Amino acid sequence: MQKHPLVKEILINKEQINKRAEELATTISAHYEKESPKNNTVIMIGLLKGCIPFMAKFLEYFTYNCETEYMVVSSYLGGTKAHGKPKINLDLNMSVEGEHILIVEDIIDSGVTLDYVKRYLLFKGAADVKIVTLLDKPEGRTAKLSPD
Ligand SMILES: O=P(O)(O)OC[C@H]1O[C@H](OP(=O)(O)OP(=O)(O)O)[C@H](O)[C@@H]1O
Repeated sequence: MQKHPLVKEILINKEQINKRAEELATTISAHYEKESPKNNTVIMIGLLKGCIPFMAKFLEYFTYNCETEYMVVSSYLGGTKAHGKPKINLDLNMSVEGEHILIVEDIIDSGVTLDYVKRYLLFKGAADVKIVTLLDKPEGRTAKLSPD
């Protein structure tokens, strides 16, 4: 496969990512079969823009009934260092009251973005907020947050 000129080395290949997406989607679908969320539906929220490739793959294998929604939350403004409090640039267009929510992320580093979004959704009345991420960098963590 041809590499983008800015990519020095591929650390995790496409097959590994696909396999992990399938494992996670299978395990999490089974979890919701036991949980019985409101209206038997999970509200899956992707955090744009980074979630897209992983979420597309994850959805291929996710078998539980779900509605997909998206939020845009910026912390990095195109750089690699967070600039303080995350900012919601695109909010949900629905009530999350009593809903079971699954946030889909590409990576958790400091955990600040997810901690903020999770607290926001709980404040808005979500019954349950879980997080799935493709990549986790616990060594970068400053917020008290772990993916589920
Ligand atoms: O755990 P944290 O240190 O908060 O970092 C994780 C966040 O940073 C990235 O998003 P970014 O703000 O770069 O936006 P993007 O999804 O548009 O790339 C990533 O997609 C997460 O949302």
